[in-house]
Amino acid sequence: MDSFGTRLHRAVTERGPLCVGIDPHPGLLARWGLDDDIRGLDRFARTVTEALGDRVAVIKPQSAFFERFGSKGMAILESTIRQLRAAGSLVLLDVKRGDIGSTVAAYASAYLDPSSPVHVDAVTASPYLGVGALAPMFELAAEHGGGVFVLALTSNPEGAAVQRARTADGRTVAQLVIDEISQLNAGAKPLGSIGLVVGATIGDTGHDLSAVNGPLLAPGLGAQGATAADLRVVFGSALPAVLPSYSREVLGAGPDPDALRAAADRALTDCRAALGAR
Ligand SMILES: O=c1ccn([C@@H]2O[C@H](COP(=O)(O)O)[C@@H](O)[C@H]2O)c(=O)[nH]1
Repeated sequence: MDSFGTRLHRAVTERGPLCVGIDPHPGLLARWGLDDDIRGLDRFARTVTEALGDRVAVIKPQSAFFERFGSKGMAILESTIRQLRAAGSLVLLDVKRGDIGSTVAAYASAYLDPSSPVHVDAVTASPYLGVGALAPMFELAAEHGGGVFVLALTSNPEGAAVQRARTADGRTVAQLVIDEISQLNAGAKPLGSIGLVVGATIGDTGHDLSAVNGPLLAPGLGAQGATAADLRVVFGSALPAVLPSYSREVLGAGPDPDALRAAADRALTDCRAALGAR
C-alpha cells in the first residue's frame, strides 16, 4: 500500500485541493428539513456521500456529530466511511484523539488498522500529552498507509493561549509541535504522512512551517470567517502543502445534491485561485 502522503498527493492532483467536512449540526438537519434523530443523521450523511464522494479529494466526517447518537450513530459513521471509500474519496475522521502512549495504541488500532470497522485513511490527533505519546499512531499509520493530522495552531480563538505559550527554550508550544512533526516527515516524497492542523483564521503568526514536508489541513474557512484569500497570509511559502477544509459553508447548500456539488465546486475554484494552479 502506498503511503498516505503519496495517496493524498495523488487525490489532490486528480480531484483538486479540497476537504469537505460532514458535520450534521442540529441546525443543519433542521435546515435540510430533517429531524434531529438517527434517520435524519443517516439521510444527511448519505446525501453528502452520494453528492461528493466521487469528486472531492478528502471528506472529513466530524465524529462528535455521530457519537451523540450512541451506537446507532456509530453504525452510521461506519457505513458512511465505507461508502465514502468505495466512492474514491480519502476519509479523514476528525476525532482529535490523544492520550498516554499505551492508550494511543488502542486508538491507533481503532482507526488505522484495516481490520477495524472504523478504519479510515487518516485521523486528527491532539498533541497535548506530548507529540511522542502519539508514536503508536504514527507507527500504525506508516505500516498501513494511513495518516495523522496533529493539532498545531487551531482555528478557534481560545487555542492561542495554549498553543502560543512559550516553552523553556523560547519556542512556542505550536512551533515545538511543528518541529517534531517536521522531523518525522523528513525526506518523505512526494509528501510525508503526518500532517498538521493550522486554522485559516489565525493570520500571520510568524510560525515557521517551511520544513513540515507534510499536509497542512486548514479548517476555519467559510462559517468561521476565513476566506481562501487568507490562506496566503497564514501559510506563505508553505502554501503548496495546504488542504483547505470547509464544512458548514458547503453543507448549508444542501439537501439538493446539485447545489452541494456546486458549493463544493465554488470552494475548490476559490482555493485553486488562492493556492496557485494545482
Ligand atoms: O482547528 C480546528 C480543528 C478542527 N476543526 C473542525 O473543522 C470543522 C470546521 O467546520 P466549519 O463548519 O467549516 O466551521 C469542524 O468539524 C471543527 O471541529 C476546526 O474548525 N478547527
